[in-house]
Amino acid sequence: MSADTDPAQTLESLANPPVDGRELIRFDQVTKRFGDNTVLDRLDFSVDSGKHVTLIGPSGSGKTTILRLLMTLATPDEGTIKVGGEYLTHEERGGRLVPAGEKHVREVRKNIGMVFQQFNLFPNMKVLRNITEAPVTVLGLSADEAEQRARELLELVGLTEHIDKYPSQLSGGQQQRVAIARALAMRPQVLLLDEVTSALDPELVAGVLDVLRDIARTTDITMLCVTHEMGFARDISDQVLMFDSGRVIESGPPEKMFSDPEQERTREFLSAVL
Ligand SMILES: Nc1ncnc2c1ncn2[C@@H]1O[C@H](COP(=O)(O)OP(=O)(O)OP(=O)(O)O)[C@@H](O)[C@H]1O
Repeated sequence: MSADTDPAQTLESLANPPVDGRELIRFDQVTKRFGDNTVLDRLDFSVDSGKHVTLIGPSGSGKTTILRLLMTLATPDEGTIKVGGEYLTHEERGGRLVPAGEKHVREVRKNIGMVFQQFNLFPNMKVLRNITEAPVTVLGLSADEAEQRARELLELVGLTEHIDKYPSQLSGGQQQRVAIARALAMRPQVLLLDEVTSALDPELVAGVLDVLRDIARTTDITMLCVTHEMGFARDISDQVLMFDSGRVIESGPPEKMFSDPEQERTREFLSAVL
C-alpha cells in the first residue's frame, strides 16, 4: 500500500454511494502516480456483473494501469477499489479502513483472471499443467478435478490435441489460447484482457478473437478489455469507456461511441484508429 494512503481513513470518509448488487468492479476517486506523472486522477467508474467493457484512449492514458491495479500488480496512491463488494486495496477492521493485508488481497483476487499481451505461460510446464497449476495450488482442487476442468477449457479454445506440448512448441496464437484457458480455469468473475492480440502475427489474431467472442457470447463472465481491435470491441462490448488525462471523459454503448461520440477528443482518437 502506498505511503500516501492514510490508514486512519474512516469508512464514512470513503463511503461509496449505495452499491447496486449487480456492481462487480468499482473505482472510487482512484489516483495513481509514477513520480511526477499522475496517470489516474481521482478516477471513478464501475462495471456491472456480466458486462463486457472496453477501455479506449490514447497511448499512456492509463488503461493498462487500471488492469494492473485490479490484479494488485500496482497499488493506488489514493482512493479505493472494490471487487464483488469487497475492498481490494483495503480491509475493514473495527469500523475503519486499513490497507489490505496479503491474505485479504489473495482472497479477493481469486475472482479476477488476466490475459496479458505476452502470454506469460510457464515455459517449463506442459499445456495441461499450465492450466491445472493454480486451480490445484490456489483453489485446492484435486488433480483429477483440475484436469477435467482443463480438458473442457482446452476444447473450448480448440487445443485438445496440444495438451502434452510445451508452450515453445505452440504458435503465439495457440499460446494465447492456452493463456485464456488458464485464466478461465480459476473460474474468475472477471476476465481482464490487456491487448491480447498485440504480440501476434496478423494471421493468428482472428483465431484468438473468435475464442473470446465465443466466451463473451456463451458465458456470464464480466470482461474488462483493453484492445486496439475496434471491430472486436464493437462486437463484444456492452459499454466503451474513453480515457484521457487520467479520467473517463465519455462512455456509452459501442454503436454510439464509434459512430457518434459527444466529445471532440473521442472523435479525434477514433478517427486515428478506426
Ligand atoms: N511501472 C511504471 N513506472 C513508471 N511509469 C509507468 C509505469 N507503468 C506505467 N507508467 C506510465 O504510466 C502511463 C500510463 O501507462 P499505461 O501503460 O497504463 O497506459 P496505456 O493507456 O495502457 O497505454 P498504451 O495504449 O500505450 O498501452 C504512461 O505514461 C507510462 O509511461
